[in-house]
Amino acid sequence: MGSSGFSFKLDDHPKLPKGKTVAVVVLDGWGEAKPDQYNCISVADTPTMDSLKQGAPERWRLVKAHGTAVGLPTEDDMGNSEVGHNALGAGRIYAQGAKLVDLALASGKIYEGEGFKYINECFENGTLHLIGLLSDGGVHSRLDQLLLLLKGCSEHNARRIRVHILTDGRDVLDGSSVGFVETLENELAKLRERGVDAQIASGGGRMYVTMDRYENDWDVVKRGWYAQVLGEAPYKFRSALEAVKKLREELKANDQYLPPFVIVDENEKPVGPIFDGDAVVTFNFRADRMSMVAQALEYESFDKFDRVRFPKIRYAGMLQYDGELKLPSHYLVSPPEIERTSGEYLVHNGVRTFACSETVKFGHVTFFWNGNRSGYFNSELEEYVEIPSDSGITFNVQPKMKALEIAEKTRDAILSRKFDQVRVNLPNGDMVGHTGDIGATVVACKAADEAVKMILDAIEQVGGIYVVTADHGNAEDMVKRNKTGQPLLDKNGNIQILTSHTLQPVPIAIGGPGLAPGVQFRKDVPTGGLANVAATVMNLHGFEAPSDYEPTLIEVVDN
Ligand SMILES: O=C(O)[C@H](O)COP(=O)(O)O
Ligand SMILES: [Mn+2]
Ligand SMILES: [Mn+2]
Repeated sequence: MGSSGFSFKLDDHPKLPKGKTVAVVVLDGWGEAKPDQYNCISVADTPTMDSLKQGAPERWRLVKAHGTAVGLPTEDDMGNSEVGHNALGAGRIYAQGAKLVDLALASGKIYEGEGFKYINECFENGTLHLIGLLSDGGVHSRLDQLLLLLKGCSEHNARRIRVHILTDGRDVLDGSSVGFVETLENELAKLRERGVDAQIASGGGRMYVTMDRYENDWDVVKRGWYAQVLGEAPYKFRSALEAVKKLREELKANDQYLPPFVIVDENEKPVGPIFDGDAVVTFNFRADRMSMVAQALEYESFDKFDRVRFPKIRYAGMLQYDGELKLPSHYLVSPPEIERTSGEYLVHNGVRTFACSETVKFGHVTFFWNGNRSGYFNSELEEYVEIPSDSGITFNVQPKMKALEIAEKTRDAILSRKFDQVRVNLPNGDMVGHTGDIGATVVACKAADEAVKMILDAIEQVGGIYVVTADHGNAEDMVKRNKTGQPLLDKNGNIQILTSHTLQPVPIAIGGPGLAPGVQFRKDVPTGGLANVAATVMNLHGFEAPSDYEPTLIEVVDN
């Protein structure tokens, strides 16, 4: 016990035993919705997940995975992996980046913090560069926040501003980039009327330029570096609106994968490379897809690609993206202080933990799960295994992804009996759902279901317990709908494909031979959400959850 009297020691659960192997399986992007042809989960052959549903209401139920239940500003905010895994791992609901930035902008406190003061010193003689996702998706960034930030920076003496846009089409409809660029251009024009030299300087699609994650493909970040910092790109345009429209039309590129472009002046000179003395802000609040570019912008020594030129800039993130690495060291808004996560507690109580996914979701069950901290709490008791993802492809061409490999590694970890908890993320429903390819997403859902089966079979063999859940919806609805639930058509009469997540709840199922008789879902937490899962899992390990955690979903009834 520390001097504050705080201790990580958990009380024993009065009724549940210790020592059972608990598998915690997170199906990424697997929500619950009415069956129809655009619900890829219902279309797919998913016998394992279907059989779990038969356990309702005692052993299968739904939990909330969007909006305020996961710390997002409103009930119109769909869930996402960051907030979902944060809630699953931390057992409490934290106001998340989106909300914290809203508050800091509304109060003006963003301009009083250390991070802003640090970059503000460059405004006199240098250019302010803003790099980030141009979207109102609210997953990584929000356009209204960017517009407020632009206004605020100009009121705090930014004389020359360059915006480096990344187009979305993943958290929002494909093609929406055009409207977002128009909105941004209008605001920049207003700034110019007020004497601020403000323009868009470069751009590219988020999945091809800058926003890679978990080091899956550094070339993505490199392309961004060339366009944003060096002012070099395969495509040059006089305006961003023209760039986005032409690249979409002529190359048939979608918003997610637009190639990098730079905006040039009448002499073909790029309008906004980054030079010594400039200030740079990455305006995304979400961590995973900013961490790599943050390293490139911040680290003096860096060997992931040749930066050619490493300008002496002052760089701040919208948030600090990695609490363990303290990356970046300067930031405009403090991130949620997620502490005492369930992983940290369990390790302190001797629970040996195995976590696994493939690269594109690896940080979800480690970094996000542990409250945006990279690394182990205790390397003696924990083992995190990353299966390398394919890179340079869209996952509709490989919808099975590495589900089988993840399941095999997890099965082996369970059968080794070296671990008390095995925790996995199965990416298929989400990663393939984001491509908007309905046929491939059906294949993806089947593959995820097969992986679940393999893990549950291993749990059966060792007499363990399983918890199967998801972080938010995606594959269960692939079409944009009107208020009455009918698919919306575009002007050509085609359905509008929904590549994004949804507002749907997600299932949670418990079971396995090790589950003590009488364990069932309580009926008195009908509004339970992902944050209630941590206490539930702690109970299944034989511990009471800390008193400030969201209540457990289970009870033990005497038979
Ligand atoms: O980053 C992404 O791929 C999407 O914006 C959100 O998906 P995720 O929250 O499931 O990672
Ligand atoms: Mn997810
Ligand atoms: Mn997703």
